[in-house]
Amino acid sequence: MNHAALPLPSPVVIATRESRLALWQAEHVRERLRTEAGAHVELLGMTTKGDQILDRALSKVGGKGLFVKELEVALEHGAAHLAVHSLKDVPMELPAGFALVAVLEREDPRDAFVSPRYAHWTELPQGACVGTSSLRRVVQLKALRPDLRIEPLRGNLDTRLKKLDDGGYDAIVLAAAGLKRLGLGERIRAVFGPDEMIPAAGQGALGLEIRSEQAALAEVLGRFTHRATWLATHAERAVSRALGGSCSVPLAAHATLDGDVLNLHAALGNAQDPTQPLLQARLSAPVRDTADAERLGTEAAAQLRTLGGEGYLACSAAL
Ligand SMILES: NCc1[nH]cc(CCC(=O)O)c1CC(=O)O
Repeated sequence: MNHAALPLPSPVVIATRESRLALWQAEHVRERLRTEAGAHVELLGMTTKGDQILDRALSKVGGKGLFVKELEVALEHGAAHLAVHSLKDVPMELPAGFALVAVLEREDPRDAFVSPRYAHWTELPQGACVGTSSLRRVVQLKALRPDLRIEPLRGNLDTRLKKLDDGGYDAIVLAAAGLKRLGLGERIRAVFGPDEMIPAAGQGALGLEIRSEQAALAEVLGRFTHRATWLATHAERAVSRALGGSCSVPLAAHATLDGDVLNLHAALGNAQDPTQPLLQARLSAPVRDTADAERLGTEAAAQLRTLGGEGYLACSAAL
């Protein structure tokens, strides 16, 4: 039965990337729409530029938005009604006419250490090779273990794990959320603590994007929002937005809601020189709504700038 005041499209078409993780996420939303809104849902699988360009770091080819653009085109043309994204990959500013209408409950937001041979990053031998293409992970790994050799690693989760298993790296760093969703949690040897590697804004959360005029869909999907995750991720994304957030800035932002109080931890590294100290800001404030959460994020960004982030950002822009 459909509980919405306005009729939903039938079928509701979800545009999704075709990686196993993207399909898992789209299926998850399909199931919720089916059981909680009585909707008939179909998936439209698509390949994005982000999936095709595997030989270069995303920071060098236009950023994470490459994972969402094709899906937005499908929404624009009416080929699909809804796009399910890893919130981490969603640009801070959506194009006019698009809206982020829901953020679902976050999976484990932490980064995971994955290695066939070593149980923990402290056990890696001097100069060991660790795979990651994320500037955020590079600067934080360098802070933990300046001796490590960090090599680029792109591709979907299965591709990255295969490159590790083929012996290309001693260890790799992946989001725990993706591994857990795909039932690969046993590959996690250790998780990085909140002060060892601060997660990316939105890591572990799913964001649902639609065309703004789809009122019935906005109403139904809005009910899937997990309030604590919504507030936390809006604070995190505000940090990124205020710093001109893109892949070319090694930026971490993680927030948790404790009762009414949002605790936010943000860090900015220097992309040009990963040996420069990480700048960090920690802020807490009671929050009631999205605007409160975003204000906290904007304030954290201002603190990072004052701490010297202006110079770090100038370096990144020259990359
Ligand atoms: N940038 C790719 C990406 N986007 C979302 C996830 C993991 C799942 C999530 O954060 O929700 C990953 C893989 C990774 O970082 O290891």
